[in-house]
Amino acid sequence: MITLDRLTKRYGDKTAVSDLSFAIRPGKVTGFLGPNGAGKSTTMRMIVGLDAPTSGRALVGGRRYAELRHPMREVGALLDARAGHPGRSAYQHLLGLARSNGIPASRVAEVLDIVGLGEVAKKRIGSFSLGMGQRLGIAGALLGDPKVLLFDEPVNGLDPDGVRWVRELMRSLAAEGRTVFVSSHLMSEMQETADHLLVIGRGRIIADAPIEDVIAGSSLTAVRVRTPEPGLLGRALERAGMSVEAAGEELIVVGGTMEQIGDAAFENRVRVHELSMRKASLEQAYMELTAASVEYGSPNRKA
Ligand SMILES: Nc1ncnc2c1ncn2[C@@H]1O[C@H](COP(=O)(O)OP(=O)(O)OP(=O)(O)O)[C@@H](O)[C@H]1O
Repeated sequence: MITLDRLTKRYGDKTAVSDLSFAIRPGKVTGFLGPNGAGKSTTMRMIVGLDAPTSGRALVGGRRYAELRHPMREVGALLDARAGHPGRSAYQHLLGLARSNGIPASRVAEVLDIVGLGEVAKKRIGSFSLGMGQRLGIAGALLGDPKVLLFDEPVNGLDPDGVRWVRELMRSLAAEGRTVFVSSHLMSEMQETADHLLVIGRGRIIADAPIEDVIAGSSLTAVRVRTPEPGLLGRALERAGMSVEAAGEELIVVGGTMEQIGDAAFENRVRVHELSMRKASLEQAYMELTAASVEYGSPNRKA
């Protein structure tokens, strides 16, 4: 479990992270989303003690990173895929990390196999592709077999096979009961991987909710109804506080569940020929949520 308690980071007069309080729970993949410059990397760096908070606290298993007796055995992180010395082999790099953290050398070969770098263990890191670098970074995070894992943009530079592999790895780490906290700009990937979402903008929390709730909250999530009596049903739904768009025999209804709409049809003796969900994508829900907090936005960006 990761707990942030009023965590704040300022660089001069720039506030990168502002008064963040939340808990990231075990057994789930928690996606960390936000526009460029929102403060995601800064937050993750503070969790693993690479940056000191200006005020507030970031705790792993109830303790500050600096207070952890065996940090790598409690929290693993992939923050910068280009972190190793380019002249060292993947094996030497991980062995160095293992030795300085009291982790048995036998674990190095294990994690190299988990990430699929067993065959290139003796190659220089400098010769690695971006994707291989990501896999090596993930191996480093897994080295201490920690209960808490942080990944900043783990699929960056990976091919589709690698992206799928990362997704399956995250899911299996969470299924083992670990806390998995992962940032990404790839919404379609997040939709497949995360159970819970934390969305920040300009250093502040915009959403902290199960992914299903974030999608359900989008104005583009609606119920589609087909009925030979659209006028009658449409008026009944509007009286119940829902918003209704009608086109011929079709109604698109926002603000009501399928159950409520089905019941309203029954009460008004209206025949219904179709009742189906039209779910927003995570990307659509995300764009709406963050529309007001994009710092470096594209011209004419629409929610
Ligand atoms: N060392 C630093 N000195 C000054 N400002 C910094 C420093 N590190 C980060 N910032 C600023 O803090 C803000 C948050 O940056 P951060 O890298 O945490 O955002 P992010 O959400 O990870 O962005 P991205 O999605 O682009 O990686 C940005 O405005 C950034 O310019």
